[in-house]
Amino acid sequence: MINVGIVGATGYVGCELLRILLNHKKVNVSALSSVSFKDQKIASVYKSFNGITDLICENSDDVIEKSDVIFTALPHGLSEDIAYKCYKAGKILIDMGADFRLSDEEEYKFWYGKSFKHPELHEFSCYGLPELNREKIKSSKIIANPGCYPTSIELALMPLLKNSLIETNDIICDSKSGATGSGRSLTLTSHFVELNENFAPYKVGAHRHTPEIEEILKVMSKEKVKVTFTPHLLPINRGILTTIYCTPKEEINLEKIHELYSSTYKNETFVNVLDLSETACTKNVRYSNYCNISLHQNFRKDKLIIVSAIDNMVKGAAGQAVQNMNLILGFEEDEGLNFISPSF
Ligand SMILES: NC(=O)C1=CN([C@@H]2O[C@H](COP(=O)(O)OP(=O)(O)OC[C@H]3O[C@@H](n4cnc5c(N)ncnc54)[C@H](OP(=O)(O)O)[C@@H]3O)[C@@H](O)[C@H]2O)C=CC1
Ligand SMILES: CC(=O)N[C@@H](CCC(=O)OP(=O)(O)O)C(=O)O
Repeated sequence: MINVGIVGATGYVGCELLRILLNHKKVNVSALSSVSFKDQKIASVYKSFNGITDLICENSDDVIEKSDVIFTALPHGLSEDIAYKCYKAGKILIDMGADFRLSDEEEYKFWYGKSFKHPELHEFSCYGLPELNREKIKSSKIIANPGCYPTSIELALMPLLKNSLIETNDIICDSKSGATGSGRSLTLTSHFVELNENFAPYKVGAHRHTPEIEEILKVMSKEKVKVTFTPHLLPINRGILTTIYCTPKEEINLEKIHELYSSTYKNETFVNVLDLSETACTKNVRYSNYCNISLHQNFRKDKLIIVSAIDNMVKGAAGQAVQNMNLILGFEEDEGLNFISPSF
């Protein structure tokens, strides 16, 4: 049995990872860590684990020592030192934050205000989007799990960009997220009275997921890609819905585009290309690792409109991380991830 541990188990992503990993048949959750809740049972932090696990929050070094695979679910900038210790000990590190997502240190400094602490580790870390990097992930020891918004955008655009079918200088990505996306810490914007019955964009024109999205879209298209990305906060717990507007290089035949998406994703367990009569929505992917994609065009037939939906906590975070772990360990890719979204 492979031992796995979570550093930062008391946050929303850590908690969701624990929920998934406790149901995984081929791994044993060996240790969890927290600073604020050290020495306390995780079941006293999240009561849903009562009667299911007696695991106690330890420190991060305990997690590294007791685990073969370590997940870091920490604020940005705290995972590199842990990655270094894991690397030295020959262990696998899957980081849920942004520490290893950008390859360009100048971009990282600009958006995250920090330099790389261990630049040598960045040389061989791998961006963990299985549908793009499956083979590289299998042989990697440091995984940068993608951001939630980037996952919804990258999967929605991959078939078009890989086949050079759209203009790449002005792609508009309009995303909406549930409130778990901002983590467990209390903030004014996640306060019930501020969030409930409200809907608003934030960080308009300058969200730090923009460089991650542009870097990965460039890998897909092999040319510079410019996106205008605007996130919005929805008064729901889970889910991301992204609507993308792009300009085809040639006249569109939506049926042909649908065939392209269907063939690109035909062997992908976790990407569903919906029929042309359907529209993706958050409800049908909640609690699941699926990304649903629907394809549309405007009435003038000069714009393509792609809609994608994921659960930010699952395909946008913990589920994708477990998918990456499964690939590295040679398990079935969907092991422990066969959740069907509740219909109501
Ligand atoms: N929420 C989401 O939808 C997604 C989040 N992510 C990323 O995953 C990571 C975790 O996010 P999320 O769970 O939402 O965040 P939370 O704020 O809910 O949790 C943060 C975790 O980090 C720990 N922590 C905070 N400060 C420190 C510190 N100085 N030293 C050690 N541990 C610390 C907290 O533990 P404690 O206070 O108990 O010590 C807690 O376990 C972030 O990088 C986030 O950007 C990625 C994709 C989606
Ligand atoms: C609703 C909300 O606040 N969402 C978060 C994104 C959460 C996330 O994915 O964090 P990463 O940066 O690790 O990817 C935000 O906009 O910063």
